[in-house]
Amino acid sequence: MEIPQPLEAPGPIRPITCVEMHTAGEPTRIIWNGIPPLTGTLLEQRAQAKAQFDEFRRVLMLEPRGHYDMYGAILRPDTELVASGKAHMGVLFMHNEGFSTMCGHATIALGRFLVDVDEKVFPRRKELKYDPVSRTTTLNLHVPCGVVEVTVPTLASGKSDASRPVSFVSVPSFATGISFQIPVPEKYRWAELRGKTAVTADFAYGGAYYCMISAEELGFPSGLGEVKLQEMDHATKLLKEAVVTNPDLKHLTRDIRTAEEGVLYGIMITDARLGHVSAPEGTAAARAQLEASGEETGLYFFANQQIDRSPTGGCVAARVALAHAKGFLPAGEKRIYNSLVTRTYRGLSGFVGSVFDDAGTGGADQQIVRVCVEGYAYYTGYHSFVVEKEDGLGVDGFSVRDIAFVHA
Ligand SMILES: O=C(O)[C@H]1NCC[C@@H]1O
Repeated sequence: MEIPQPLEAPGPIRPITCVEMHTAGEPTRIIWNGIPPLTGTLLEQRAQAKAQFDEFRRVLMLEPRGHYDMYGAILRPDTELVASGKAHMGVLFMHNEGFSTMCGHATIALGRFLVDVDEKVFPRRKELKYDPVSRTTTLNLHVPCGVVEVTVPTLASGKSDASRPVSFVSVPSFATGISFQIPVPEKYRWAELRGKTAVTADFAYGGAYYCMISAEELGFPSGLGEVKLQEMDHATKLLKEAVVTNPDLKHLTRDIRTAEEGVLYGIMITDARLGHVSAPEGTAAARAQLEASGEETGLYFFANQQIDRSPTGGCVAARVALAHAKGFLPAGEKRIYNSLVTRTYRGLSGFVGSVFDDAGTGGADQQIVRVCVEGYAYYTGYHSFVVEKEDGLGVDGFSVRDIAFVHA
């Protein structure tokens, strides 16, 4: 893929060049040049980016160059696992609040992008193996939570094939709390709880920690068929507070293999009743439906109440591990996970999740699996961002939503 020359403008930053894609409606701004040098292991690079260059995240994610729900991936060609040959490329993920440990929708987009670019952007591009039987190319991506194996459908020309799904195999994924009672202290209660003092939710890891709660249990009996976005935003924000401020719930975001503490990435509202709707013939969604045994819909609020347009690939890994642990999804069976966008635009496919392999057990004999997640990503354009020296905003970005709250 040819990437045009960056826009020239003298100012406080070098031009930052990005390729833009969407995966099931969720944007990925792939930043491949112009970010200050980051050194050390991938996690050290992430810590440096957080501590020293957070304004670059704000410039690229927030207004006026981005928006509240923008998502970004910074390519990191030099990491310890790239050096040791375990991965071909590293990446850092970022959003409206900071840097995450895993992102499935961006992984799917990056799969296509990395197959399509040359060695100037992806130094190890030539090492990728093409399999002529499956007509796919595979690559290992070093993400903050580990290594994910990405399989990219590839045309005879060597470029990615947009008509077939990209898939990735997740890091080991597992449930940390099944049908768990979360007490909701008075100061965190939302109107739709209607006097309830606790809710039942599931917790699982798929490269990040997720809380899954049905729309009904959250207080919305009509489910995701009738989305009350503002009210659901408010309810999930308070539920997240109720979880993260409760020291007795720390085990729900603790690794069952290493006991390492993690953070709760977000709340997934689920609606298993909002299942199958026939997709138009010949579409990606219809092809996915031919192979899957069931379908459900979710709405994910993460980071600073950002809304995922995609079905959330990392959370699909967590949801498959959870469904498997509950005995609902046997190995080999595929399930379609929709977002509101894939549910609405029937030409778009949801993500297809299935157990890929058994990765052992942890803690009190809890099952650990790796999950295969399939989805489609498409190019939307490219950007070359500059900051002019006269610009009063400087090297920063804002969210009008946060300004409005400050002045409220
Ligand atoms: O697909 C995913 O995993 C994600 N999409 C945005 C938020 C999550 O990182």
